[in-house]
Amino acid sequence: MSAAKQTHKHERYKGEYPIVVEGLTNRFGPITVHENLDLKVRRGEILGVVGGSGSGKSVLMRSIIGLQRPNEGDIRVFDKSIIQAQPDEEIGVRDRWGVLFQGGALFSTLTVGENVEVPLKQFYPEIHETLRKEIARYKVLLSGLPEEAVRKYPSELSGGMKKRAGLARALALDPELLFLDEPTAGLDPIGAAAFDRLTRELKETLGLTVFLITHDLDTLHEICDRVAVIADRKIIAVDTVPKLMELDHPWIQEYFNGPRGRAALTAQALDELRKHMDLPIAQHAVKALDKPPAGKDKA
Ligand SMILES: Nc1ncnc2c1ncn2[C@@H]1O[C@H](COP(=O)(O)OP(=O)(O)OP(=O)(O)O)[C@@H](O)[C@H]1O
Repeated sequence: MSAAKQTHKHERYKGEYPIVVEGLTNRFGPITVHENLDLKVRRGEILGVVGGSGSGKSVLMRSIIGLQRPNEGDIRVFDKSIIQAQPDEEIGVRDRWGVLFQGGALFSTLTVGENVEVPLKQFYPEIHETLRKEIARYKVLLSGLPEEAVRKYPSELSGGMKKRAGLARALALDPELLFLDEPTAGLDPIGAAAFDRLTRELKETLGLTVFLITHDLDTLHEICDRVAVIADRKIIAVDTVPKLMELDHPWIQEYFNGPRGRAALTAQALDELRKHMDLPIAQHAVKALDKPPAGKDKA
């Protein structure tokens, strides 16, 4: 490894916005998915990204990580333009993010440990095999999997374990940015809540900035610092959930204040109140709220 590359590895981004998207337009034939879309992601936040099905959440993520070349606009990650860089050009940012794609995208013929080794081999071919395996093992444990998962194949894992294995691979290179595309989709509520907690803990202990695409209202309420809403081919609002709920855009109202939104809010209120059960008022409120609401639309 060159000295320059080595120095770069230890320099973390200190600016305010590690991701800046300006005037982004993406078209597929006659369909315009994004038009003049702007977004700034703050360093150290978990930014939730929501929008209707087909509104362009995944295309936005793919644009930011350089997998989708937009028709117009600029995207800067760590102040470096992703658009102007050639796909295979070394611009020194591709090893500073980790991505958990929808469904995990693990290599089925490799064990979990070997999956985690893939990016290490790609970006640090000089690392000795013993150390590489040790780093992979550590990332698997960091993702909340048991030791024996290292030697298992993806087909031997439950849905939740696969997500964690995908997360371990996303963390392989000690990234500063973590992209998660629907991480809790397909998990039961307990598994989803555990994955949310893990995301929050990792963000805090590793100082990550997290770009999180989700439909999961519990995730939005529980762990997102801010939420960006895609509608009408743009980001129409970026704010905390309570502030978004005050906006009168029809999609936002339907999403956050509809039955599923209210159920998620009640669940969050209950979690908070249960931390204060020594207070009679909390006991009283929990009793009142802890009834299944009539006609609750189960998320
Ligand atoms: N490579 C492609 N070629 C043609 N159309 C595409 C391509 N990728 C995405 N699209 C279209 O762009 C639109 C946005 O897709 P995208 O996957 O970003 O939506 P999404 O908001 O992530 O949806 P979902 O919540 O259903 O996952 C869709 O209409 C999709 O069909």
